[in-house]
Amino acid sequence: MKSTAIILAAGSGKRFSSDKKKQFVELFEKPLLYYSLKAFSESKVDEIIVVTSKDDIDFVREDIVKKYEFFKVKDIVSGGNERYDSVYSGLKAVSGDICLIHDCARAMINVELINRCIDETLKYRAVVPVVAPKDTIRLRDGEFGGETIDRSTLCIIQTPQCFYTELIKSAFEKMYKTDYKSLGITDDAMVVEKFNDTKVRLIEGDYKNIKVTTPEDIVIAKMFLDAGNC
Ligand SMILES: Nc1ccn([C@@H]2O[C@H](COP(=O)(O)OP(=O)(O)OP(=O)(O)O)[C@@H](O)[C@H]2O)c(=O)n1
Ligand SMILES: C[C@](O)(CO)[C@H](O)COP(=O)(O)O
Repeated sequence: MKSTAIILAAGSGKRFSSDKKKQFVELFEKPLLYYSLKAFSESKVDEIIVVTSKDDIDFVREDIVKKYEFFKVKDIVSGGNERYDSVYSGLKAVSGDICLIHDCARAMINVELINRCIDETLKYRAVVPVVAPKDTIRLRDGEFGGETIDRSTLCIIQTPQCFYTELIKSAFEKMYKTDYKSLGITDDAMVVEKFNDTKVRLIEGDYKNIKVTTPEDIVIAKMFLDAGNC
């Protein structure tokens, strides 16, 4: 079974609000995107597709992929306005039987989790890594707190999200034939559930696999990367 990873790096990083795009911000003199490419290159994934903004394709090719010799990268394609548009753009370039979709913002991804995602996808066809929330969580109603939710019923969703390619491709094709913009799609599991009526298997994720989203996350990312156990 051939596997293809789509690494998403076409976001605008609004919540990160830095001069440099979040995916290219440097940690230990290497861009954030480098770390996901390194982990996937060292995993059993067969090939990698990078999705980035049209204007950044040359930079990614010359200054990251060629410079660091990420030979598994088969294509660099341009993304879209929303995360799901970027995923769809990447899916068109996928040739593997299994497809892993990963946010490059999750730079602390490790090889063990990537390989386990592939193994579990062979069994369950659709897999996402999750961790349990550590805080008390409430619904809110404007400025007032509503009900506190039983956190044992909740989980925090990570990437890579992994699927049989035919499953995720056909789900996205169906989605684009609907009024998808009103659906509030924030991840790929939602797409296969809604448009292929598939149950997604939840597997154990990794608390270190955080999504660098706001500026303070970069401090945490540096600590994990420095500790060298990602
Ligand atoms: N149109 C988009 C939006 C997001 N992403 C990617 O999807 C991942 C998860 O998105 P997030 O962390 O929310 O990044 P941004 O969309 O860049 O951040 P923000 O929402 O704060 O603008 C990131 O690796 C980002 O580069 C993408 O490829 N294309
Ligand atoms: C896909 C995701 O990483 C799951 O937690 C997340 O939803 C992506 O971030 P966004 O802020 O929703 O774009």
